[in-house]
Amino acid sequence: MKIKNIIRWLPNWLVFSIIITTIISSFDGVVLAQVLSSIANFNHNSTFLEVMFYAVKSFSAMAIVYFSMTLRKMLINLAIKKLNVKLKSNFIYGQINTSTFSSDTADNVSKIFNDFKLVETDYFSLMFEVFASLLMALISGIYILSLSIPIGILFILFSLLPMITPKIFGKKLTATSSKWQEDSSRFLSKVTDLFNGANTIKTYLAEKYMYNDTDKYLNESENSYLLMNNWQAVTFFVASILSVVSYILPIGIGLLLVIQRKISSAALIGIFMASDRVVGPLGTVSEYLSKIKTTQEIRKSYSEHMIEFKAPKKISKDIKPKICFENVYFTYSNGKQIINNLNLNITFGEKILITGASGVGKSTILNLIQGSIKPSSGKIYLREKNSKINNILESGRIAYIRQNPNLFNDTLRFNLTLGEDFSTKDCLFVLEKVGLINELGNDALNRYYGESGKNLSGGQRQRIEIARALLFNKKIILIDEATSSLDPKMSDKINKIIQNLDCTVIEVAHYYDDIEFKHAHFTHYVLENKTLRLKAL
Ligand SMILES: Nc1ncnc2c1ncn2[C@@H]1O[C@H](COP(=O)(O)OP(=O)(O)OP(=O)(O)O)[C@@H](O)[C@H]1O
Repeated sequence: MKIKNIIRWLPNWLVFSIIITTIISSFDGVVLAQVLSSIANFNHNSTFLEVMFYAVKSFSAMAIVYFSMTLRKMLINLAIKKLNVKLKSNFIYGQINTSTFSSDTADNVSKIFNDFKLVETDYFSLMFEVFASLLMALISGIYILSLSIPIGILFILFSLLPMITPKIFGKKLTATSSKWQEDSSRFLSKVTDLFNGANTIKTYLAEKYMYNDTDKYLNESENSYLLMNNWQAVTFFVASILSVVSYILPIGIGLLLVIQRKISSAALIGIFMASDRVVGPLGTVSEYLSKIKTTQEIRKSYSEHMIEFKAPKKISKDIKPKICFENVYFTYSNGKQIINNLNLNITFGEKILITGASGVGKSTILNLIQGSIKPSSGKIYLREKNSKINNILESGRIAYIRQNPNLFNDTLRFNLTLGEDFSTKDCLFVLEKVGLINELGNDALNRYYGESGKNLSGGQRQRIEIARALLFNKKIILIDEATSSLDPKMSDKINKIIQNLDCTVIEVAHYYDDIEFKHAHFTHYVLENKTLRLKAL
């Protein structure tokens, strides 16, 4: 997430308006300095008209600056709103497209609300402020130097003086504050211990020793607090003195030049007023840049998870994809190796059963085919006539039926169609195919079955998933133990439906009936020793 990307997300008119209002707002210091320094130009010879003109001119200039500051703030609010919407929607879309189903939903949701707030306050907002501060320093600097180069430089240099205070006292302040934190947490743990052990203390009449000890910790903690506050007071005193020196000295030198008529008193006041609008904003820029840096990790991790929403392309009905594994190796980041050099072609229409011991990696193979995880090396792709599809996940060719399918809190029709335009006849046809019309009735389509389909049985939810895959005419269906919670009769029925589908089916099963799968013309592979071995049925 870089500045150029952020600007790309905003409409041109908004970026342009923010730049213009920021430029006008940056005249804040200059206008105020001009208004106050002009007072020195008045004397007993001045006329009523001149005073009126001064008042109207000053008011108008200040009003324009303040109006532009307000407008700028509102434009930035609008920009932040647009950036938030873009950032969060891209993140949500990216998560849906790239995460595996094992990803932690609660963690992702909390990211949207917490981490993104940090990106908003410590990145988006501060980027605008950095730009404004730099402009203000530049404009005020030019103004000061235009009044008098030597006095201007003198003021700018002297206003750096208070900045040395943190350099002198920084280490001392950090040390005293961490000593206080240490002592107070020791005291806190002592008190917690004391309260937890109240009964033991009373039983053994051990109050005296216990209280003495607690008192000791309390005093230590309060002494550290006192020391820290005193050092802060000393720092404040030194900073204040340096700050007085930083303007009294240049004013003194300036007054000498006024006496020698080398500079007017109005110009001196103007320089004095505007000088803090040069160094102050530069200090702010360095402070903000270090804050912005703290969001670097979050922004980097989100950039990896962000995908801009694009409407998917319609898939032609008569494609016949072939799945190709080419020298595929896969090892999880914790070192667990699942596949060691797999070469396999699955032609369109094949029905495959994969079995193997628990934890051997059957689901991992399905996830690799789906594209939700990528091989550590080698390639998995689809081949269709002369074209090769490397990004299987986004190709829309695959349906994945899981053991615990999730249903949306909407009608059965929505859960089948996911908002696509399918006819009632088509919906009822697929429901009939998976035996749900008998169980749920003809009017089931417009009914709600609760959050995640909680008012349906596990087997019914699985069959809705299968019906959806049929409705969408998916070319490859991955099934992960999906028929495991069906009774043998229903499981047999589903397998027969699957067998006659005009698509490739790859099913992973723990418990399987050899005869049933044989009848359904499945090719049986066993996953063991990190490879898929053909098993004769
Ligand atoms: N994200 C992950 N990170 C690290 N290891 C993982 C991850 N997901 C799965 N594993 C490990 O990889 C191995 C294979 O898991 P997988 O779920 O593919 O096995 P399986 O054969 O489908 O198991 P089962 O039959 O019990 O469902 C297991 O040892 C599992 O602990």
